[in-house]
Amino acid sequence: MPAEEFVAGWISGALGLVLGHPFDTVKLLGFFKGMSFPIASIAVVNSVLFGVYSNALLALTATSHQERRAQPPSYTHVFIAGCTGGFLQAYCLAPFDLIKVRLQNQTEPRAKPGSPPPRYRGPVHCAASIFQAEGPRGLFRGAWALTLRDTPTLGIYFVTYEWLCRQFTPDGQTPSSGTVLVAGGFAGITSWVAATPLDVIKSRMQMAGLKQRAYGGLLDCMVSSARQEGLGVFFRGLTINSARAFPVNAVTFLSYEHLLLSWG
Ligand SMILES: CN(C)C(=N)NCCC[C@H](N)C(=O)O
Repeated sequence: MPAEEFVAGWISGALGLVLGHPFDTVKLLGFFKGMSFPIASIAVVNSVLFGVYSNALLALTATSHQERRAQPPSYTHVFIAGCTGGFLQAYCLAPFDLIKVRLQNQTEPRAKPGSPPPRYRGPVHCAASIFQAEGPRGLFRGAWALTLRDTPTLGIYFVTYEWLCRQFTPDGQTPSSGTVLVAGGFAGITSWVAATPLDVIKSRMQMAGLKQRAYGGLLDCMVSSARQEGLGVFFRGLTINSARAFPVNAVTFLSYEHLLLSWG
């Protein structure tokens, strides 16, 4: 199994997350003040995504990354490989994402002096507390919703990227850096637009059992959220997700493609 896609995915994920840092800081109330936890989580998850995607395409089409410009895979194969990468990355992401959502929902960073200390002191304390209270399965709370969010949307992500690259690149040639930046940026936006409704539901399920109400399942969470707050609830966070998605994914794809090109 070629491993360079995993390494390129790790490095490009780390570079993308540096660009996403200001957005994440706003969105997560200072959760990403330090960079070590996101690098350990998002970059590793990106490595799984790109590594699995490329190896799934290799299995489906018998072409390596370098050969795919001359022999482009069908969009069906790109979609299946993207969904496979999304499915596996969701399971790697689940514990990290749960910790992120639990920390994000702590209101303590805004608390007044004299108020009780935060429930979680940081990512490691948060993971240990969930493990102690709920066991190892507790760390995978919401993983099912995360899988439903990431499996199709990562298929959409890679199809959008491939389609845009092919629109602006003569047959058989390597896309220019400008094309890769634009295609990567729009792939990020498209995938996040598709993912936002399930992202909202996933976060609510991850918070269930802590302070919000417990839901009977994914469908119950969807129906009761829509009943109480209207359909607009499914688009919460859409603007910031999309604004963040463009630079993060433009740089992720640019660095990924350049690394693989330079390694031959
Ligand atoms: C759930 N969705 C839509 C995605 N994971 N999309 C792919 C983008 C990945 C990138 N690390 C990012 O955070 O934007």
